Amino acid sequence: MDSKSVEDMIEGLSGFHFSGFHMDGSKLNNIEKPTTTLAIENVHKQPFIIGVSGGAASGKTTVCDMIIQQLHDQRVVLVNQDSFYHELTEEELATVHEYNFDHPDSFDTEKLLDSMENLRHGQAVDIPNYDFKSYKNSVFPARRVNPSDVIILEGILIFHDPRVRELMNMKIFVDTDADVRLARRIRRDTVEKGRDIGVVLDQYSKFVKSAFDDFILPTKKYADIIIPRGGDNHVAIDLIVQHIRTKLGQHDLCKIYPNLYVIQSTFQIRGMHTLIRDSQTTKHDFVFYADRLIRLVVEHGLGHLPFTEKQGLYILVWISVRGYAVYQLLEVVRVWRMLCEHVAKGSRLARFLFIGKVRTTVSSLFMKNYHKTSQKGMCCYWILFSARAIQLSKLFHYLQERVYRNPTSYFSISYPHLRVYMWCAKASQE
Ligand SMILES: Nc1ncnc2c1ncn2[C@@H]1O[C@H](COP(=O)(O)OP(=O)(O)O)[C@@H](O)[C@H]1O
Ligand SMILES: O=c1ccn([C@@H]2O[C@H](COP(=O)(O)O)[C@@H](O)[C@H]2O)c(=O)[nH]1
Repeated sequence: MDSKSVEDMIEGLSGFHFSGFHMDGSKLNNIEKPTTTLAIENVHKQPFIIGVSGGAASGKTTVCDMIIQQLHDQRVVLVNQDSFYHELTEEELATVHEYNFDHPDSFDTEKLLDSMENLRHGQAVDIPNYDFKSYKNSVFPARRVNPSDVIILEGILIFHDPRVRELMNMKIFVDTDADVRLARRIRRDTVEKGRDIGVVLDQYSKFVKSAFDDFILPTKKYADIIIPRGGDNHVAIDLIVQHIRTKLGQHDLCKIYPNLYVIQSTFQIRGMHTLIRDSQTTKHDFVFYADRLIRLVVEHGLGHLPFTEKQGLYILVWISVRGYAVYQLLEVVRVWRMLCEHVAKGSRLARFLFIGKVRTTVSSLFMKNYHKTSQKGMCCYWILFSARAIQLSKLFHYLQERVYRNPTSYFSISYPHLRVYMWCAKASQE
């Protein structure tokens, strides 16, 4: 349905003038409507890039492995910042114990950026294989990394350079206590890397500890998610994986249709989808859950209608109605139409500005003492009027007397530019 027909429909129902409900028809008509196959061919799939940072031996690699394991049905690649250590010169090699491997300058960030940009644009890259024993990245052959749906970039300082941060869709910081990190580091460096414990402790006190305080910890503020206890935190990892899956699901469609908004999938939504697909579901439950799903779509859509900010005094009339989605809309239009005809009639500026539906949770917050909005089929709408258009006493009188026969209550809140009148009333249909 185009913008014109929406306006026509409501104008037809009301016979009144709309000032707020204006969709720009020309804009809508100009929106490209790509044919699906063509669009899919032309759209370059941008990978979902996740950054995983945290102190050395905090459990970054462990967390990445767990995410990759759970995303086994997706194409995921792991890129380690370690691979981009500068190769040590002969001079540096001679005094390797004085080399600070925890300073941002020890990494070839330009090369890392270059590789990430290529991957982002769908090109395979060769990632160096840094050797911790020889301190060189030319001993082992480079690793070929193909473009993927998800790229995980892991390392102690990957949040340090803003250009690298900007590449990321999600930033995770693994937060593990310093003593745990040190204990793990000692075990790893002595057992796996064959280093002397004295050298490990010396490196820790000389460089690792201060670099963590000076360079790594300050980047924690950039993280979207902070995971305490690293790989032991299964709840955090499950939530991260769930979020990545949601984002991956939205990726393709949103790129094909730039004006497409995908409602976030929740347990509740998935549950309702399951119920309406189940052949055992009763007719009554099918209608009930289908209706709830339709409402969520309508509600979400209303939130995306274009609007213009206005200064002035406004009145928000809050109405709760019961019945199926289409009935509710008709009922609200009926109330609004009556208000326009009987209350605002004769006013030069009689203007209905906007109409919207309120989330049941929000409604019940406002109305918990007045009305049980959680009742089956019950939901709330609001109508915004310009205050100049309406005589308040007339409005209340009319609401009380005519619109609903048995109003339960109302109350008002005043803001400088907005006067809110919450109206709770039972509408008829069962
Ligand atoms: N939750 C954990 N419990 C016990 N040991 C762990 C845990 N997470 C990691 N480790 C161990 O600690 C060391 C460092 O972990 P790793 O994930 O490689 O950290 P990072 O990538 O941050 O250096 C490894 O030897 C690993 O096996
Ligand atoms: O040649 C090297 C290069 C690096 N290190 C240390 O490694 C950690 C970072 O690696 P994680 O896997 O994130 O723990 C860093 O603290 C460096 O000091 C090294 O010892 N030798």
